[in-house]
Amino acid sequence: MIAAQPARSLGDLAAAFELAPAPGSPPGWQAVTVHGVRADNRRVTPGDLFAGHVGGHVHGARFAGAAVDAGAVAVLTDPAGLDLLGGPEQARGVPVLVAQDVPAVLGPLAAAVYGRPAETLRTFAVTGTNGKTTTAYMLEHALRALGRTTGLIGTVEVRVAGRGQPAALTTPQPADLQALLADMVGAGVQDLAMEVSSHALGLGRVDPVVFDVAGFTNLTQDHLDFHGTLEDYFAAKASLFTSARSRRGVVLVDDDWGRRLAQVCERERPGDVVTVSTTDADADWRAEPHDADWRAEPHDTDFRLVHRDGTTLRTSTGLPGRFNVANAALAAVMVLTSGVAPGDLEPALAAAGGLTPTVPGRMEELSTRPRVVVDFAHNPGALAQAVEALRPTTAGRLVLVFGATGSRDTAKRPEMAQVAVDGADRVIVTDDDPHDEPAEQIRAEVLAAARAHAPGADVREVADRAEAIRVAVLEADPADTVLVAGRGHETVQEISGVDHHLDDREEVRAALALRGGESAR
Ligand SMILES: CC(=O)N[C@H]1[C@@H](OP(=O)(O)OP(=O)(O)OC[C@H]2O[C@@H](n3ccc(=O)[nH]c3=O)[C@H](O)[C@@H]2O)O[C@H](CO)[C@@H](O)[C@@H]1O[C@H](C)C(=O)N[C@@H](C)C(=O)N[C@H](CCC(=O)O)C(=O)O
Ligand SMILES: Nc1ncnc2c1ncn2[C@@H]1O[C@H](COP(=O)(O)OP(=O)(O)OP(=O)(O)O)[C@@H](O)[C@H]1O
Repeated sequence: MIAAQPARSLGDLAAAFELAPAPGSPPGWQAVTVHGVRADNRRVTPGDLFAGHVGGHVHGARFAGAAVDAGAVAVLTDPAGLDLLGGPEQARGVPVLVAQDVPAVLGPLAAAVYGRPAETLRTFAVTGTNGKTTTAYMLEHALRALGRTTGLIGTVEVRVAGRGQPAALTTPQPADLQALLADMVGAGVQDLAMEVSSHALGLGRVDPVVFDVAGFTNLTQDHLDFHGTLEDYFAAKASLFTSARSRRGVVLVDDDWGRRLAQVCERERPGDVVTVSTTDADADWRAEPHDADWRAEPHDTDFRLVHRDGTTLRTSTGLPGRFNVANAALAAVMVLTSGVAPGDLEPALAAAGGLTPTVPGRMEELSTRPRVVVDFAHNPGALAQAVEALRPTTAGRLVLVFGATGSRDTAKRPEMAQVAVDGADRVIVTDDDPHDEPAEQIRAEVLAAARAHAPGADVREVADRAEAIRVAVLEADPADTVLVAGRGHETVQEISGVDHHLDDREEVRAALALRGGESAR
């Protein structure tokens, strides 16, 4: 880890964040300096402050001893954590500081320790139910095309100046985020494109970062197990567009929630937020097909962005579906909103082949005859878009392999089932990540909803996902499209707490090999 600024003394931190030393802290504790902050003992390196706070499963203070063994030089906890520690010996004699609400103080404290790294980066944040990952990749692609050194944070991976590693969460925990941003600054990153999930916004994970440009994709039903209602879910997303969290905003107003967000922003901070749309002629920026109409081609949609004042930028995306034009338009307008001139962005994108980054597991085409596509669609909105994107360019049947996740947001199951039978010619219902719920129960719910909605539909159950993929690929005619939806880039299927290796793309390739590998990409 490369710190962007010198380490901070505990005395300074205690004064700045109103932290009280626990009874029994060693004399001279104020002079102890910390080089980093971690809230997970497994991520502690020597010189860190370990923050042990309450969690959904366990109190982090239980891991204070292990954190000190790993090199932590101080512990931050709350009164409940202090009780758990019982005495200074549990913290192996290092200073213990107490805050009433550790999660509330963690981001700002970590930012201070790492030298407020976000302030030396140009920062772009994307939120919305669907399209965050794709838009963040498009942003990174555009920024690189402009010659910038970039960082990327999201569901699939974290990339620091081109070096990637798998991500644990879509949006990292507060201390991990600040450490990562400091790492990026140390590696010469200039621009950051990151996904900000609604969980992260609800839990204040990105605070105190004020993003230079925030972008909104769309909102459809998801994560209601966490947010309770769509209103609360919307409120969490909308908080990214307050001045506490972003300087400028770009809102895609193709759906009602986007239009509502734009209205709120216009009322609360007029002039700071611009709108973009592929459908609404009144948006500040309109994405229009380059030809008379949107072409239903499998590859490369040319489009132009036209501002109300007539300014025009022509570009393209090779990712299929109108929704990817929307993602590309959002990414391009976010870059323009950061201060890049259209006359600079247009040639840079043209030289980079348009807004066509490789996005792992997002509409990823693995063969052409039959066309087999792996996509991450795992909620009704995304599934509808993915099916709709492939339909016009499928000469034969559209075959859909999908399942629903267990243990969370069960209300989306019947909706996904309806989308499936409405949009596909053949549906194979299989397992997704059952988590702690019996897999057969999840499949039964999906199947019942599908059959109730469309009694005559071609709907089948194949429990094992690898087998379902094999069946779909082997039965497909060359003119068919097989869409394997729900897991995208994921390589681990969790069943009752046990992780099993399962990569849809590997299974598709294995099935294609059984066909003789024709047209595999
Ligand atoms: C709701 C939520 O955000 N949960 C996260 C939270 O879990 P938790 O509160 O249950 O933590 P806990 O296990 O009780 O542990 C308490 C504390 O002890 C620490 N600990 C725990 C165990 C240990 O051995 N050592 C240790 O130090 C933990 O780091 C934590 O600070 O802290 C954990 C450690 O960082 C995270 O792994 C966990 O994310 C879980 C896996 C999760 O599923 N999160 C999802 C809901 C999430 O955040 N998803 C969004 C994207 C959603 C989407 O758009 O699809 C995301 O941004 O990723
Ligand atoms: N703008 C969009 N509108 C609707 N659906 C989309 C859009 N962009 C992508 N999708 C669909 O949503 C799926 C997830 O896309 P992506 O990974 O880019 O979004 P995400 O917001 O990062 O999702 P998640 O938070 O679940 O990781 C894609 O596989 C695609 O099916």
